Amino acid sequence: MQLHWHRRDLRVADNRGLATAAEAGPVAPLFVFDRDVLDHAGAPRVRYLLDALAELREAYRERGSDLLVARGDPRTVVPAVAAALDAKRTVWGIDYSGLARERDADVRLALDDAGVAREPVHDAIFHPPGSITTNAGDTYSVYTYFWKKWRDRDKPEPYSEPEAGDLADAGTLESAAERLADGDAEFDIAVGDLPTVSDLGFEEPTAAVQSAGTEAARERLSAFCADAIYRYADDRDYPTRDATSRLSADLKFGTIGIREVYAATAAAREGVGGERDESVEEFQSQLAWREFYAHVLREHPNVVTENYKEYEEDIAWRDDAEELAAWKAGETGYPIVDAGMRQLREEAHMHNRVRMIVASFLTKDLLCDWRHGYAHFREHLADHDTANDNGGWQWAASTGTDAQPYFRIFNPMTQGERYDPDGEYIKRYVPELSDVTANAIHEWHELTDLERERLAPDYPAPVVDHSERRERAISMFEAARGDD
Ligand SMILES: Cc1cc2nc3c(=O)[nH]c(=O)nc-3n(C[C@H](O)[C@H](O)[C@H](O)COP(=O)(O)OP(=O)(O)OC[C@H]3O[C@@H](n4cnc5c(N)ncnc54)[C@H](O)[C@@H]3O)c2cc1C
Repeated sequence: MQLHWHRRDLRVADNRGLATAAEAGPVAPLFVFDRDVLDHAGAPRVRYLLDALAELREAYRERGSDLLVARGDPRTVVPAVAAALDAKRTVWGIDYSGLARERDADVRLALDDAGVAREPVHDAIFHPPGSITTNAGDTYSVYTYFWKKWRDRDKPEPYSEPEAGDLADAGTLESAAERLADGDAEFDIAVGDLPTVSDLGFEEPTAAVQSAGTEAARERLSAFCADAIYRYADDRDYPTRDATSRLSADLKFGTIGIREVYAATAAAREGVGGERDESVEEFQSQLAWREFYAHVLREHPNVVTENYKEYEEDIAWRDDAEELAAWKAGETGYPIVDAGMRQLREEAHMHNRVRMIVASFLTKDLLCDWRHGYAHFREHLADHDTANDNGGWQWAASTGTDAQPYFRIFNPMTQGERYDPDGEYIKRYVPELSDVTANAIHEWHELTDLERERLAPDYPAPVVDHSERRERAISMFEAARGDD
């Protein structure tokens, strides 16, 4: 018997860990609700997770097996389940965050003590940390060089799905769970028994979280590869053009494998040339960003709480509580910022260009520490991923790898005008502005109070003056750099 511990690989297809375990099968699949992980989660992610697990359980049931579901500390659960099943080996896909690595190191020791072999495998990304480095062997801090190496490396094909004969039958799992439950195990375990959102201590999210699981991810992938992938390079920055894949939560939870995604993009590239070919490559380069940030996080786990980039002095963030609250509520009086923050609240998602705008606004206009923004995104995004979220925030805050230079500050009004010229995205999420012309929306900061009151009495005036804050932001960074 082999034990496969599912973590961020909630699928049976193109799952390297599962395929590795199946080579010596039969495989018993396990998922553990770990309180330490849940303590860092938000309701939208819990919703997505439970839906993805329900689909995973179904995939096993269709194959005559099931999913073992435990609630407890994996350091105790994993060795105990391995022992109850008399498993010879436990396999899992590696997670690169510091928290997961500490936990996994303990699990490895506990399995060693129990005499169970273990095999962590690189599954979530193509090229694991340490495999793409500078010529001196260091982790890249500049993306372009990383990308060129990433692009030119061979990409393995998807792994095949386990069949019924590769899996432990449901009865075997049932007896192991009963033995554990009858003993004095310090955790709960049952076959296929998934908790509800409230069982896990969360309220049902108010956001409409997108459908979870492999089937939904595959639908998104095939729809994207049939059309939008060919206009991705031109349209990806425009939030109303529906030109991105929406695969981020699927990739975060691993309901679809990276090899399967890449193979679909490679197929879309076949036989096309020119701009269509370049557009597909532009999309592939976003997949490489994801791996770039995984490398950064693996090498520098402290970026979760610390600036990647060192400044001479601490950055004197302003951190005004009222302004932060206005940003979170989508009530800053900067329409594109407010639309983004409300999209987040309503859909547990935000378009990438708008993420960049709201993150720049928080750090450079409100002069708030990026950690406040990161914490808010972590709670509200369905796709929150430590490496990508942190990478995005530190990029916007000019504290990260390959970050936006501190003096290049987005103007939220011109960003809105350029990427949402008709105000369509803004009006979708800020109904107070639905009767206001696009011109007036993009000039909201220049209107008089009287004009604003007449056009949209329920929408706020700008909380800060962008030009004044821009100067303050530059001075704040220059002081941190120790410039005269
Ligand atoms: C402040 C900020 C916070 C962010 N937080 C997250 C996060 O928590 N989780 C997350 O997955 N992405 C995050 N991103 C990156 C990006 O915004 C999202 O990946 C993207 O909007 C997801 O939509 P999509 O799947 O349609 O993207 P697509 O454009 O279709 O991209 C395909 C995939 O590539 C990856 N990707 C795309 N852009 C980036 C990027 N800049 N960095 C790393 N990977 C990328 C994602 O896995 C994405 O699903 C953040 C960006 C910023 C500026």
